[in-house]
Amino acid sequence: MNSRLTTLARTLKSTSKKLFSSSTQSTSTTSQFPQTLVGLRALLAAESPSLTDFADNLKSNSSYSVEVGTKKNPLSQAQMDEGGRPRRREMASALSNSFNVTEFVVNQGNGVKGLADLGIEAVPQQYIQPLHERFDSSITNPQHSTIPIIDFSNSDDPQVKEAICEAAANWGFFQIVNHGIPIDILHGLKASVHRFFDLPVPEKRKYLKDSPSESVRLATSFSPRAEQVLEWKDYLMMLYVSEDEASASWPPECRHEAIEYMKRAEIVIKRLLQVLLDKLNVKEIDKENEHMLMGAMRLNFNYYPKCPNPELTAGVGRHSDISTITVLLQDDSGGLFVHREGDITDSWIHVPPVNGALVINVGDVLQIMSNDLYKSVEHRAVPNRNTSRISIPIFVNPEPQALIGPLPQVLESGERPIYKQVKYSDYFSHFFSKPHDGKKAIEFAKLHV
Ligand SMILES: O=C(O)CCC(=O)C(=O)O
Ligand SMILES: [Fe+2]
Repeated sequence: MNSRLTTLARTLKSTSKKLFSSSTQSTSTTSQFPQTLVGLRALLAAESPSLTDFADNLKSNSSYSVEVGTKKNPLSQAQMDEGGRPRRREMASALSNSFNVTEFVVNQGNGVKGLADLGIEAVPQQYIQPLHERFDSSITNPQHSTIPIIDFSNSDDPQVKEAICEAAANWGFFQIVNHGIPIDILHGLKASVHRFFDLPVPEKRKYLKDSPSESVRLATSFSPRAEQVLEWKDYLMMLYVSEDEASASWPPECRHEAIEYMKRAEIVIKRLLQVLLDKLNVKEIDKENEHMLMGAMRLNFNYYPKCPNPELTAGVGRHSDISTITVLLQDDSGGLFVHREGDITDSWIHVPPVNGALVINVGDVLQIMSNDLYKSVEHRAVPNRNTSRISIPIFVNPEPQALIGPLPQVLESGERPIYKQVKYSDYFSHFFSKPHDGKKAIEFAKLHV
């Protein structure tokens, strides 16, 4: 039996166990579970008729007697092929109409990858964005404009420094090449992301809610409890406290590669912050500033499975990051778009994958500290129909207790502050308590005069 069938059979078995072990469920729950079984049975039927016997056995051995649960097959003749098996389209809709997607994806830890691995041909309704949130590919890259690409090899050169500050102020996004992190390290890291997500679900499940370490967590979408519509993304979040802590707690499939990368990236991050802060009259980054700028770094592995309806879904919805800066490594599939305000209309600019490059973007914290000189800009990720995509952001965040607000050096010329001082952990909690919504989060720190 191939591994996909094994996964299907396991899913069916665990769903069935839930269904048949409970005799006290409410009517609405009980009528949902048998349909789940029907959806899974439909998938199995196309894969292997013999496995459907297994499904039927489970049903007939139960004392379950709600009408929908005892139906032999809910599909009409027209929905079947010559062999009496459900057509692929009907399987997808059986799945999307009845399957308890949130339970399967979020609570059981199968992730959206688990859903995509079932071979669905249409996204379930939980992933369908309202019209105004769907990505309109007709408004991308007007005049073929693209974000700046900066050679970082000579970052002491005043012209390079100026180009960095200019990009952070005007675009909020740029790419750097020749940053000093060897390409082998980048390739090794990307391979380790696939190694992690390709693990069997029971292995990955260790890092769900009861993760052995507070600093490692596997999750899906953005903030599923706060969201009406789920995002087509799974992610592993790893807090970088120290090399020792990471060595003890990060998953063995990617630990070595991730730590090597973080050590090298830290050098690039410090240099970038020095350049950006110099322009704000902060000539030296002391210990206190370091806590405020980069006291808590988070490395995420984002995994976007291939998606049957990318035009209906969001990999990551419109948002700005709440970091100081973000350093992102993407694979070569493409799918990251940056918002660009135009004189007449706004547009979305694609960030093309450039071999060996790192994408840098300004987060809300740097916008606040610079009192709006630098801009955190909305961006979004669109999943791909034909291939999965990974991206690896480092969110360079202040430490949770840090107070963030416009820097004194920025205000010393008499400039009026646009933001108040807020505790970073409050800002963070506020951001995660709502679905992604463009640049709304920054309002939390705005002074309303
Ligand atoms: O995957 C990407 O390219 C962007 C991801 C992103 O914006 C994020 O994780 O905040
Ligand atoms: Fe982001």
